[in-house]
Amino acid sequence: MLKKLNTMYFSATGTTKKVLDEIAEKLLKNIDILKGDTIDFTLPDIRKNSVLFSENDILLIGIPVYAGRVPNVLLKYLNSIKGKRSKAIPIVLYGNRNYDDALIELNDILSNNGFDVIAAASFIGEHSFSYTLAKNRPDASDLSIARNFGDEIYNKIKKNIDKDLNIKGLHPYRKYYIPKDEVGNPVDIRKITPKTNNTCIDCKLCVEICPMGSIDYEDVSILNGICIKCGACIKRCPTNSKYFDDEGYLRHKRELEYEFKGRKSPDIFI
Ligand SMILES: Cc1cc2nc3c(=O)[nH]c(=O)nc-3n(C[C@H](O)[C@H](O)[C@H](O)COP(=O)(O)O)c2cc1C
Repeated sequence: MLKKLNTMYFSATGTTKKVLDEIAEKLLKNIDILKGDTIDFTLPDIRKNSVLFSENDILLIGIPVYAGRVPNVLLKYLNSIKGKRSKAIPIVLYGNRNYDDALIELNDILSNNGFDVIAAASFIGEHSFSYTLAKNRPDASDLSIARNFGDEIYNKIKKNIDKDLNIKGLHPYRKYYIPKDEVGNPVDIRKITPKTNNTCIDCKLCVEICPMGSIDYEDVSILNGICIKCGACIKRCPTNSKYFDDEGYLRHKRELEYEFKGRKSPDIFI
């Protein structure tokens, strides 16, 4: 059947990439699946290029769940990825709260842009805000589920099975999830930005990895654009120099850690 497997992901703290790599590796063990392009669209420059796939392409695409939805900063780019009756497998990674309508939304974007969605899944990754919520996930058990999923996708393609997926999620989509304070009032964390402490060695890694390209090169404590709270500059800083000190944000983080302790499992739609 000779198909080309292309992988695309946005992954600020690496959990989405980890799951996609595992699924892709398993699919590529089959001799009739050839390796296509790998496009990591975490950095802003990559998102300036449009992408087009053909009938023999399979697109495995992954994004993190932000506020129960597809990250709104990615909507324009995701809608610029076009297929021509190409097969697609959307994957969302979430931090053990919920993926709400993110997977169905990603499914819809792909379906509206020329893709035939043949399978979909949600996986769990350590929460961007926390070191304890879904700590170290995806773990061995998640990755084993990812490999099995790779086998199931292959069988479905090979046998040309056409079946409704019934992906979890609502139409119309629910509103973006908003954190609440202790008395139930909404907390707007959009404007808060990371601080830099004096352990910073000015290595510029944060400048290079910020998905919004927002950190100032000359003075890395200055932000020139928006912060999406993705956790890249905080979790990947070699000297732990970046942090949030906003009380509303920290309270929300503690609340998530407390309320969503119970382990969630990946959902597979095939
Ligand atoms: C702004 C923002 C909003 C998030 N919203 C949710 C959410 O609604 N539900 C959830 O379970 N996790 C949520 N997360 C956590 C991420 O979905 C999760 O940590 C994901 O694994 C990160 O993927 P990455 O490591 O590929 O960047 C959010 C993270 C950020 C930065």
